[in-house]
Formats: sequence, structure tokens, C-alpha cells
Amino acid sequence: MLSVYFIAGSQDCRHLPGEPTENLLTILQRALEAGITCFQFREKGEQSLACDPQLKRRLALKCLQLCRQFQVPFIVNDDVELALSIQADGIHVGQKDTAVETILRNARNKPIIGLSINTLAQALANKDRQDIDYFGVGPIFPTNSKADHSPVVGMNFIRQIRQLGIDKPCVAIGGIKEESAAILRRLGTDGVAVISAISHSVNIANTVKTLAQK
Ligand SMILES: Cc1ncc(COP(=O)(O)OP(=O)(O)O)c(N)n1
Ligand SMILES: Cc1nc(C(=O)O)sc1CCOP(=O)(O)O
Ligand SMILES: [Mg+2]
Repeated sequence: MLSVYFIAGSQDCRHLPGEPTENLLTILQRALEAGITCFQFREKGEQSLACDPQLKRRLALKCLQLCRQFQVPFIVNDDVELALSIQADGIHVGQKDTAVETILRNARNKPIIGLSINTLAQALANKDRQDIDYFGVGPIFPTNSKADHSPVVGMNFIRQIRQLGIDKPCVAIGGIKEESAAILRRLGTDGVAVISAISHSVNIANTVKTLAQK
């Protein structure tokens, strides 16, 4: 599921002409056809629909429907209420977001849960938690897709996590382009999570194929 993990919201599609929500759906459709293995709906920031919960929900449902057609897991970023109300497959939370315990208390069925990791201490503290399905590890490189990102950790951080014996599934994130995916896999990541590598790609089929290469 983590191999090629695409994350996006309408704010990531504003560089294209036309309606950002329509552009998101077109890009997602192409990414699904190309073989992404997971999608995270991340409608976040000033340029997003975050301030309009109804529009956000409508867009989430359209993305969910597309993911279902391709049998690709649909994960919601941050918004636990939305995720549970539309029966998303999972939720991704950061260190400062809703606690995993709270998600589990409110969920009827156990959702896939992803947790962001930016330090070795965070990885060690959460490595044995059975309720957390994977770690999102980053930012590996500087990124323009997240305004308030944590300090860059670098590629070797993935190797360090594995050298500490942490075997939790990991997806590397932050500034990852086609040329770094295979290196990160060799260092021990199970997959790569990207926004701009796909949302800004001029050839999504080729990009997804390259990101998937071992
Ligand atoms: C797969 C994956 N990894 C990390 C993140 C970042 O989550 P978070 O730190 O909560 O930041 P926001 O994405 O909420 O701005 C992620 N979304 N997905
Ligand atoms: C959403 C997000 N989280 C990060 C983290 O390090 O936790 S980096 C990031 C943005 C990733 O976008 P791009 O692939 O365009 O760099
Ligand atoms: Mg978050």
C-alpha cells in the first residue's frame, strides 16, 4: 500500500489553468490509472476548501469514489470527523493532531492509521504500537508543498530508523522526486509519498512508473 503514495488537495492543483477541484480529480484519475498504491486527501491551507466543510466533503467523496474504482486505499489527512463520516479507509495524523486513542474511540471499525515521524525519539516511542499501521517519515528534503514543515531529516534518516531495529512500515515524504525514490527504497523505506512530483508532473504515467522502481 505504501509503495507510491500520492497526497493532494485542490490547493496543489492551482498552477494549472481551470478549476482546481476539477484539476485534482483529473490528476487523481491519471495517477490511479498509472498505478499509485494509496491516496491521501489533504485539503489544507489558505488556498484550499478547508474553510468550507460542505465543499470539502463533496470533493472528498468524489476522490473516494475514484479510489474505490481502482481499489486503492483512500486516507484522509487530519480531519477525523470527515474520515469516519465517509468511511475512508484510513486517517493520517501528525504529532500535534488528534491522538490515535481518540480516533480509535470514535471509530466503529479500525481504520488504517498513519503517524508522522520527524525524530528518532518519535520513532522509538511509537515503534511497538500495534494501532499505528505506518510511519510517514520526513521531510526528507526541503518542500514547497507544506508551509510549516518540520526540520529536514535527510535520506540517511531512513537508514538510521532501520539500524535501530524499527520495523514499522515507513513511507518517506518531503521533496521526493523521481530520482531519489529508488535510493530511499534501498535505504529501507517501504514507499514514497509525494505531492508535487505527481501534481506538477507533465507525464504522470512515467512519473508513477519511475517512483515505483526498485
Ligand atoms: C504520509 C504522510 N506523512 C506525513 C504527513 C504530514 O502530516 P502532518 O505532520 O500532520 O502535517 P500535515 O500533512 O497535516 O500538514 C502526511 N500528511 N502524510
Ligand atoms: C504533507 C507533507 N508532510 C511532510 C512531512 O515531512 O511531514 S512534507 C509534506 C509535503 C510533501 O510534498 P512534496 O512531495 O511536494 O514535497
Ligand atoms: Mg496533520
